Amino acid sequence: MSGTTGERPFSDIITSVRYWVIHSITIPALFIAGWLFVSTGLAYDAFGTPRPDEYFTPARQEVPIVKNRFEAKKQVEQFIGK
Ligand code: HEM
Repeated sequence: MSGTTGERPFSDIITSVRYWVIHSITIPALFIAGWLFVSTGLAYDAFGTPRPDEYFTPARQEVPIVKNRFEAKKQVEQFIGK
């Protein structure tokens, strides 16, 4: 038959009981894992994103915009007070 790769069709998979036995656990688990990743603050540390109270420091009240592309790393280190 044309138009088929021979794999099990998605329509068959997602209407099967076995798929839902597995995925009624794994889909909510992934959702909760994502929620905890953000709510515990781990995401801020993993990606280096400033927390809402970390955009400004007592030493730097301006917006930390990198203006010199060739000295970008040095500027970022100044911004975060390294
Ligand atoms: C830790 C998380 C997960 C595990 C361990 C897992 C495990 C599995 C297993 C064992 C199968 C084969 C099921 C069967 O043949 O009856 C499967 C298929 C599938 N899963 Fe997951 N799953 C996970 C998360 C997810 C999530 C979050 C989604 C999307 C919302 C997803 C979508 C699918 C789809 C579309 C298939 C069919 C794939 C194919 O055979 O072409 N899975 N998964």
